Amino acid sequence: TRTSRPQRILKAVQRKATVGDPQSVITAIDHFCRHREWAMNVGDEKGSILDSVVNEVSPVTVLELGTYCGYSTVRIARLLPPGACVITLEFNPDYAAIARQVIKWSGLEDKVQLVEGASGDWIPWMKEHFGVQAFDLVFLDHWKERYLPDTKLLEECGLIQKGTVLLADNVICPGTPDYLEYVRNSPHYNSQYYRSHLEYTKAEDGLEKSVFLGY
Ligand SMILES: Cn1ncc2cc([C@H](O)c3cccc(CNC(=O)c4cc(-c5ccc(F)cc5)cc(O)c4O)c3)ccc21
Ligand SMILES: [Mg+2]
Repeated sequence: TRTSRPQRILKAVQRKATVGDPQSVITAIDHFCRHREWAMNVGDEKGSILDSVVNEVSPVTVLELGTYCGYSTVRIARLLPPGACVITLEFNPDYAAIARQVIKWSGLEDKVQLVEGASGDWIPWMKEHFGVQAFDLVFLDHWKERYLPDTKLLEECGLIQKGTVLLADNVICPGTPDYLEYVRNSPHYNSQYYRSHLEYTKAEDGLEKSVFLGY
């Protein structure tokens, strides 16, 4: 097909959503992905759990690993107070280009820093380049085999401190067994599973919330 799926998602946003209205952007993407074409956004059901965790943590600095089309970026950014921001890492330039336009359409560009690059390359530079001390919330939604190595890298770089919350998507489907085993068995994390469904389907999936307890 001529256009890519992310391009068709952006078109659905531009046709159905109101500029400056993040909720209409979220609704437009969910409607398109439920009724036209499935896509790997966190979706409305798991998205509501994401919302409740963001509201509970009321983070000042958020790290999102895996932007894709910016759906969860918009979900997170719309709940942030002035002065708070989400840094989101996307290595795929085509996804990044679409996400920038989705985020702009929602009017949240001032709360979002989209960085084009791979998590493993950028995490060591977060302190120096963005002046981040530590993240209050990390949303993991990139390659599932990168969840564990990137969590360890965040720890090594001192970007996770007492109280930092890790929220991981897809811990059942596609699944992140090594990550789950680590956060559930580590004495340094208090972990909790939020049972839900794979976006726009009846298949089981869920989010794992892990609070760092300090060393
Ligand atoms: C290193 N680095 N740093 C930044 C960064 C960013 C990316 C990209 O954003 C990217 C590209 C491709 C895949 C992903 C991971 N997402 C998934 O694979 C996924 C799958 C499914 C699913 C479930 C059932 C199916 F049947 C098919 C797909 C449901 C979901 O919610 C997903 O998140 C993320 C990649 C590596 C990156
Ligand atoms: Mg996901």
